[in-house]
Amino acid sequence: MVPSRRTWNLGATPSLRGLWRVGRAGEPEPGMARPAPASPAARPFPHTGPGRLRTGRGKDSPAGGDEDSGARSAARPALAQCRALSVDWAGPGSPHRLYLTLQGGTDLEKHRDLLMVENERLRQEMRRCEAELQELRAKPAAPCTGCEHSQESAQLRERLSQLQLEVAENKGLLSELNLEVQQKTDRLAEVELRLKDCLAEKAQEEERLSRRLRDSHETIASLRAQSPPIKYVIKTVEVESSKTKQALSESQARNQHLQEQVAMQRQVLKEMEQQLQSSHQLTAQLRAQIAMYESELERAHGQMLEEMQSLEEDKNRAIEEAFARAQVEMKAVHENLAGVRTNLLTLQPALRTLTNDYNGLKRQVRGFPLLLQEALKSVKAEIGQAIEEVNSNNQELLRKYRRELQLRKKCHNELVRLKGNIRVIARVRPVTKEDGEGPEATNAVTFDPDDDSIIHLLHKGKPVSFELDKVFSSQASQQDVFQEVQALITSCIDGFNVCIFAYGQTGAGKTYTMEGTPENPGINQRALRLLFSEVQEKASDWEYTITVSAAEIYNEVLRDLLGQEPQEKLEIRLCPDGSGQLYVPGLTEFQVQSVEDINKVFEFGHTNRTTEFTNLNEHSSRSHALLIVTVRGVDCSTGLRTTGKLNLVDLAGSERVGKSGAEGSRLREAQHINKSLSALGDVIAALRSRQGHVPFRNSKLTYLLQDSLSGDSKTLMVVQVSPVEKNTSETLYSLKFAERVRSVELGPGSRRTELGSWSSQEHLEWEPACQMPQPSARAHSAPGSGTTSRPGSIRRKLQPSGKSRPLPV
Ligand SMILES: Nc1ncnc2c1ncn2[C@@H]1O[C@H](COP(=O)(O)OP(=O)(O)OP(=O)(O)O)[C@@H](O)[C@H]1O
Repeated sequence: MVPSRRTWNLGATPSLRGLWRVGRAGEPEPGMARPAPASPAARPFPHTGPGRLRTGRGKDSPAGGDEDSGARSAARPALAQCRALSVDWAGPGSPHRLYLTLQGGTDLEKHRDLLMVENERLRQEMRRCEAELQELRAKPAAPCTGCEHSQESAQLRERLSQLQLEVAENKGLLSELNLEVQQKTDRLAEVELRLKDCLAEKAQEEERLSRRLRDSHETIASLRAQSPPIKYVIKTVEVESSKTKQALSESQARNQHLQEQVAMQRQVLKEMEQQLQSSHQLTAQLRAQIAMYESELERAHGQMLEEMQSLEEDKNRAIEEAFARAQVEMKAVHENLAGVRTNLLTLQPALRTLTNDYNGLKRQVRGFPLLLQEALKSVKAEIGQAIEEVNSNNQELLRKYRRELQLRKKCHNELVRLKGNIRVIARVRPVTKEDGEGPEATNAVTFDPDDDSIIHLLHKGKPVSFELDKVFSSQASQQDVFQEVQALITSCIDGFNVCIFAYGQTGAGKTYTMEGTPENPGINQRALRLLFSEVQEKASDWEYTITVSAAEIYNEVLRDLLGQEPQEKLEIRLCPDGSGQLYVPGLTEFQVQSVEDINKVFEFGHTNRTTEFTNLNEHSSRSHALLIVTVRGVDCSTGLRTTGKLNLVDLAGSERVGKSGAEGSRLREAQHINKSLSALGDVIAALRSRQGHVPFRNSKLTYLLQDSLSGDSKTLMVVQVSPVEKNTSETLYSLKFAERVRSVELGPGSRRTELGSWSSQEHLEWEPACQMPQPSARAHSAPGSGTTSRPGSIRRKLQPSGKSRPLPV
């Protein structure tokens, strides 16, 4: 009989992952059989209660006194028991015995139970934490009374959210662990099943083999007792026995294989144990964290409670205070109300009076339009009367004003008359670089410190003194000189004719006095400025028109400096209206409104002159330059018209050129100059002596200025003198001329009349100066000397600078 052979195939080494599966209640899942213990000995650690396990390694293991804490670590010894799972083989020759003990089967179960319990506990804790979190979250935020509270609440909320995050993480970790434990449980169950099968098969095989062995022994014994044929049988049996031995060795090999399998399983179990250990550590950490979170949550909760309590207290306090205040206010209001009531009682009679008043006023208002009309009528009448009175007053004032104006004019005129209609002043220019150096350039002019009308000249070593209306030293400014002539300008606005002459030798400062420099203007500019400002001042009552003309007289030929054809000779004629007035047909007249306009006019005149003469400087020294300003005014209220003429004349150099033996054109120029200056002297003499005939027609200059020199016109002669030694002859001549002009006046008051001496002597002295050169006279000042340096003069304005331009005005 061939024993049946059974192959022990446990398959590949099963993984310990998923060894057992744990249900939610910690019980095996339905349908999954929990591996039963192999024998009572294989269950050394009996259950001490549901979900509780006594820990320890057999009897020697330390008693599991602390079961709660032991519950967590119980899995560790339980797993260690799994190592005892072994398959023993008695060895060849011994009764075939397959001994398999699944020593750790029950321990594993216990361990699994413990893990499940632990899991469940952790889950419950998690749930509790969650519930607490929910509760905290659900709690309404306590009213914040202070910044501190709100900050703490924010911190708590932040901490809570952190805790929630950590709990969520732990949850994830726990579920992972659960999954792992479940997988391990499954696999363990599988291994247990296989082990059981193996053990059962092994037992069967042992049983079968021992039976066969017994049979064989019996057969051998019976055969031994038989005859040789029996020996044959024995041999056969022996042969069979060898076969059985072979089967036995096969069985041993299989047993060996099974042992290897078991060893492998043990290894796997060991790994699993390690994994479980690490899982336990992790779980312990998680638990510690959860405990920490719990404590934090508790603390936060406590803080929140405290805060809420303090807030509650605050609220109660505030309510109490508000209540107290409200009570006080209510009391005050009640008192006020009582006061108002008493007031009302007292006001009632007043109200009655007011009502009566109101009714009375209402009645009055009804009659008000009528009253108003009457009042308006009377007021209108009063206003009309007042206006009439004011008008008459105004008329009276206007009349008085005009009378005053006339009076002022008269006074001014009288003042000018008292000063003399023809006045002579002298101005001494300072010593200039052009005078050179040495004895010839020494100063020969001195002044009287006590009398500003006296001038002393040291001529050829002899002092000579002269008395004029005023003498200006070389220190006198342009403004000082202008102040002396200011009154004449005002006269011009009032309708008087005025002539201002600058007389003197070439280079004595005539042009400087008349025109000055742009920085320091002379009489012309200042006079025009004064005119414009005066006119502006009177603009409310008077309408003024100011026109200018510019002309020159050279060699007794009159030319228009502002005309389109300056070379044209102009004639002086009598007005055809029979008024006896003179006029110059063709003389250009420009209306000007400002000093700038005047400057433009000069510029234009200068251009005309430039194109006409090649040597302008010399020419200008030997010609008379006239600026004629006409001021026409209309009194706006009366229509009264006035016309005043201001003649500003820069005369030609007065030096006696003829004496130095000049010939030709130079002699002709000198003769013309002397003739015209002599004629001027004659006219002034005739005017001062109030002769019946005044020889205006003797020169173009006097003829042109006839209406400005006659009648109640005013004339000012500024005699310019050079202070230096070399010019003393000419200075003496000029000063003599000045003194004589002044002395012939038959003026009012104390003025002397020296008409006789003027006409007889001066004229005689004058004439030879033109016609008979005196050998004694020094020609130290060459004609034209100083013409190259004439800054600030009106003639300088006429210096060549370009071709003719269109009229500026
Ligand atoms: N009061 C003064 N202060 C300073 N410088 C003066 C004064 N008077 C004249 N001068 C200077 O003396 C020089 C001659 O003056 P200006 O040209 O006015 O003489 P003039 O008499 O007009 O000569 P002409 O007959 O050639 O025109 C100029 O350089 C001028 O600046």
